[in-house]
Amino acid sequence: MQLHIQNETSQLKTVVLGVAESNGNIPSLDETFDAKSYETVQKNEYPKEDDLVNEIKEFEEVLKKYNVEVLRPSLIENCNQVFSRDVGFVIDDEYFISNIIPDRLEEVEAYQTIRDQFDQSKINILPEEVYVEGGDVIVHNDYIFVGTYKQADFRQFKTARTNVEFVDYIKKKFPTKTVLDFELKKDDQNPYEGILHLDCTFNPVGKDKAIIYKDGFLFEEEYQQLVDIFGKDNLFEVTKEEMFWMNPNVFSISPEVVVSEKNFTRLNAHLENVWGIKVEAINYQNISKMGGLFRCSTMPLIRN
Ligand SMILES: NC(=[NH2+])NCCC[C@H](N)C(=O)O
Repeated sequence: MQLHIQNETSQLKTVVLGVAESNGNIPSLDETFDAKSYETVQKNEYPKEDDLVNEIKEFEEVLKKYNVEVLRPSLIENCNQVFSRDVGFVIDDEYFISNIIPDRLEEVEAYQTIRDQFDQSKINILPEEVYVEGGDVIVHNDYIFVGTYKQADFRQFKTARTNVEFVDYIKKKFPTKTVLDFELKKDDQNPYEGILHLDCTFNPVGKDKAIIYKDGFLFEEEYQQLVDIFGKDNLFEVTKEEMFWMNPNVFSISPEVVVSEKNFTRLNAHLENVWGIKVEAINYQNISKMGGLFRCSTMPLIRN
């Protein structure tokens, strides 16, 4: 298989979609590792496996309607495998196996049969001091955007997943691309205050547009860089409440088609009526209770 990803929106050909079967027991508060799941467990609202399975099935049906080839990781018993995005990622024709949070390490082996289909010389294993998850890596043609956290208390946050060592690593790997890194606010318990991954606060759509939550960025100057690149009119700014429901985390099948949540009324109306992008709106609210949404549950391998 010839991998090919140069941005977030070009016509999708092949994607890995997460699985919700055998999702494991409801975690205890201590066992959660993102703020959204923490809140879900605390409120006793952890989603039922059947609901998760049905939501992912709805997503799969939309992908198939657009003739996308959908691959699945192999099933590990009692393991949450919904969020494919973070386990590995493609930039151009190279695949990177993430150095993911230890709590999710088990998930990596479930992609072996998929990795076996790649040109093995294109698989990159990262040095052990480099931490990264795919949710923090957004490819935008000549740019690579990276979500990170560089403060001294990095190790105190389970929601700090991508370190400055990755930023340096990826700059060396792609010397002709412009790598921009963005520090994100971290909070392991309050989903209104902390941002798990860059794709929870920013996500390109169409050819030159993006959805963004300004207050997710630790430094306003870094948010401003994105405003300068995209232009104010090409950004849809979401509110804190919309960020909480994960509005930025939609998924593009092409520059013309976005998969979004039925309840994202303001966003969906803007995408369709102002930007002329077709919205495939489905139910995905149960998935959001575990800290991710559409983008997080996919790992695109080939876009035209
Ligand atoms: N790309 C993403 N935002 N992924 C969301 C992953 C959520 C998962 N509960 C975790 O903490 O790892």
